[in-house]
Amino acid sequence: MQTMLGVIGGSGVYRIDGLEDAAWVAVETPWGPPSDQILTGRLDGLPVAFLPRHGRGHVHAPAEVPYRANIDALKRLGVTDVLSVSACGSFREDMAPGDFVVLDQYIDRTLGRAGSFFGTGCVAHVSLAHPTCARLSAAVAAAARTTGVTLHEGGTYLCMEGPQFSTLAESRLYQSWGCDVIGMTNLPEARLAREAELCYAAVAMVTDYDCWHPDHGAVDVAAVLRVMAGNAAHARSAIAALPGLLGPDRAPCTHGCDRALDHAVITAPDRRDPALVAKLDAVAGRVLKG
Ligand SMILES: CSC[C@H]1O[C@H](OP(=O)(O)O)[C@H](O)[C@@H]1O
Ligand SMILES: Nc1ncnc2[nH]cnc12
Repeated sequence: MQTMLGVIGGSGVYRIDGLEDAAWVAVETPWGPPSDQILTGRLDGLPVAFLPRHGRGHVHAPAEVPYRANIDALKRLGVTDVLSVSACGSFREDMAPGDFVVLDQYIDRTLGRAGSFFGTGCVAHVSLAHPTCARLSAAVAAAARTTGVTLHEGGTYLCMEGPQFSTLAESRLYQSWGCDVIGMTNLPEARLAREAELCYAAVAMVTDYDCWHPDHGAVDVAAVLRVMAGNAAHARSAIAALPGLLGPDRAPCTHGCDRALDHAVITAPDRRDPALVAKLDAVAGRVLKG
């Protein structure tokens, strides 16, 4: 199998540079249209697909990002490995604005987002104990290190509903829970990537101290975008370093992401809803076909 890298760019990251044969392509999915067209091309010889999470011009709010369509579209294009790039607030003094955090855990505080491809007529339960891919995360950390940024390997991301930022009481509560950073987008993606048997790694770029820090004002969009303007170049260099670290040949994932559905689907074959099974062609065709 060949490696194909998918990159989901968050706030402040609406394009990547240096793709050979670059073309924006429209992808249709059974879950509706993705956030935008997808920029395809090659980076260092490796096929790459880039999707701006909020769309170019930042048109989708975090709760309304079409997460299922986005993950389905990347899978449909042949993506094997997904790197998510996001802005985040920090709950830790030592995770300062400008730092990169390679995430490894999440806590969910979203409300009723579509967080699964499965449902009535085809029920599945994948493991989310380790929601990011350790193999891809190690490569991403190595790529980020080449840029010279301060890098933290491992971090827990509180995924809040938004779109308003947190109250001071919420910020202090999440800090007391041991969360490291906060954002509004990553967890639906991690859940869906696992269901779609895609490796998923996430770099959260610290833009602010949310609102808990006595020496810093409460976060606002201007502060996030100001820090991201400095960070985005580092993010692009890290992405550029990744193809060389991943290599073209995709061995089975040592973390098992590409086999996540092996023992997950519980609905008896003769009780499955053919319409839902048809929608799952790209995501779960490997285990549902035949
Ligand atoms: C622009 S500030 C809030 C916004 O930024 C983060 O976006 P992303 O995760 O896509 O980088 C945060 O999650 C909010 O959506
Ligand atoms: N403090 C914060 N809370 C939620 N999302 C963010 N994105 C960037 N900073 C954030």
